Amino acid sequence: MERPAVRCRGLTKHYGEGEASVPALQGVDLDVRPGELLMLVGPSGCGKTTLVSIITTVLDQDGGECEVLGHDMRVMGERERARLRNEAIGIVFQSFHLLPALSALDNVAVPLLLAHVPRAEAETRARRALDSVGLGTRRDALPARLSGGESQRVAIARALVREPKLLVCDEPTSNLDASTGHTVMEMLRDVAKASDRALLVVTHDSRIFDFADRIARMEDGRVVEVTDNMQPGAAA
Ligand SMILES: Nc1ncnc2c1ncn2[C@@H]1O[C@H](COP(=O)(O)OP(=O)(O)OP(=O)(O)O)[C@@H](O)[C@H]1O
Repeated sequence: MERPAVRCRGLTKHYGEGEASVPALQGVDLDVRPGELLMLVGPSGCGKTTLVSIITTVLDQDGGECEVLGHDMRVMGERERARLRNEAIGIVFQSFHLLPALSALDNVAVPLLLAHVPRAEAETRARRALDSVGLGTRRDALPARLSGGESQRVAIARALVREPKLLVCDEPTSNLDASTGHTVMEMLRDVAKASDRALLVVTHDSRIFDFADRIARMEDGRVVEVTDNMQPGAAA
């Protein structure tokens, strides 16, 4: 079987020291496979953000194993982790995080410009990414002129512009109405299927559960259940 994009075994993390110590992850086992859309669900405080922060190389683990795209986090230095994060992991946030003074096209081009891709090439690739999320005609619009759904699609194009092998989305639909959320999830699902890209979506939004290939449910710092959706996207 193909190597998982993300492989966690017995992963642990606590915050604070001594009596003030809070156990956030208490032995997480989880695989995210290439080409699948895996949703991570669970009550507030169960450890979803902590887990995703370790997987996206933002936070250090305490113990256990976390392998991302074949890289063992325990043996990577800060510089290597930053490179992995920038080159191979795309991140989409609930609140879009677009730069208000830049057009949709320039927002999408930013990760390439930061990576010293020449401007002409960056614009060509940004245009292609915007086209792929159906926003080719909105490329000159400033974020203030975009709807919530359009803003999230720009944010997704920005996360995809470097063609990451792993895309992590934190509550991507919770600021969107049901039908816009559906459009965004359809797009995300297509993105996973069209490549061997792995998608990890953290969500509380039960309206979108049908888009998952598998759903991992966390409780008290552990993944307690993983369900296979027999008919992914059946509600689409
Ligand atoms: N910086 C921090 N310092 C101390 N405790 C923290 C910190 N961040 C998270 N925690 C605690 O760690 C546990 C897991 O939190 P985490 O944010 O990972 O959960 P979550 O499932 O993402 O919650 P939510 O759905 O509300 O975002 C909680 O008990 C939380 O209070």
